[in-house]
Amino acid sequence: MGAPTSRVIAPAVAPVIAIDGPAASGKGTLARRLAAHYGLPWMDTGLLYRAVAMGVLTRGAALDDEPVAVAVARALPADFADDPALRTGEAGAAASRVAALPGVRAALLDVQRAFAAAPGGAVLDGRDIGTVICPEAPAKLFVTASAEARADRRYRELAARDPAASYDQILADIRKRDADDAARAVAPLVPAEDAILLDTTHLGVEEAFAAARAIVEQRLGRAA
Ligand SMILES: Nc1ncnc2c1ncn2[C@@H]1O[C@H](COP(=O)(O)OP(=O)(O)O)[C@@H](O)[C@H]1O
Ligand SMILES: Nc1ccn([C@@H]2O[C@H](COP(=O)(O)OP(=O)(O)O)[C@@H](O)[C@H]2O)c(=O)n1
Repeated sequence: MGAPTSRVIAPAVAPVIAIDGPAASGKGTLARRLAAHYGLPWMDTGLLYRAVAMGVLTRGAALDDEPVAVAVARALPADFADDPALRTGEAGAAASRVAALPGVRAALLDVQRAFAAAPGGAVLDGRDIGTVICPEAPAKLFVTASAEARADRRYRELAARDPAASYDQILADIRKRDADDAARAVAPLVPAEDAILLDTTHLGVEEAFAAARAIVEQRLGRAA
């Protein structure tokens, strides 16, 4: 037997790692790092909603046009995540609008559940992974940070590509999106009862990753 190239999680339960939290809290960064560390596939579910929103806008429809949004959600191309336009602040705000439509959430359910059902386990990050998509996931993290810390992180990220990026605008957008995501009737942003809260306000990326690993290993068993 060769040496393993990634850590193996004790396979008592399917090692699904569910990561939820508000905008720019560091969910994706942790999800990507955890997936690489444990050799699991990762799905950034926010990209699904971003792709639906951009598809609706491309068709010239309104973001609350549910029949169009559902049709787009059902026909996402396999390479939908490759579009760099999905990573903009506008796409995030637009995603939050289509994400409030129950038909869109229903249309995106199967692709997320199928991903989570990979026999070796999976990492998914979003808003409703621990509550709706994978309520049985053995490891659930709810990643938070202050709105100011999150705006500062997103500002640094966006300013590298867009010199016109404004911290104040990003902070306002983040606050609005948090409020809208938490207040919506369907799959609101709320920690699952059995999620462990990880506040990264005062943690760097490496510290947050170490804390997340400790939570996962407590829930799933020590990494080999
Ligand atoms: N603990 C942290 N400390 C500082 N910056 C971070 C931390 N975690 C993530 N970041 C940075 O903040 C930005 C948003 O992180 P990301 O993982 O994309 O958040 P989310 O997926 O929750 O929107 C990225 O530029 C990322 O590199
Ligand atoms: N599982 C998910 C993921 C995203 N979303 C929605 O999609 C928007 C964009 O999500 P995202 O995860 O890409 O956003 P960031 O946290 O990266 O800014 C969110 O504001 C939510 O409204 C959702 O409703 N459910």
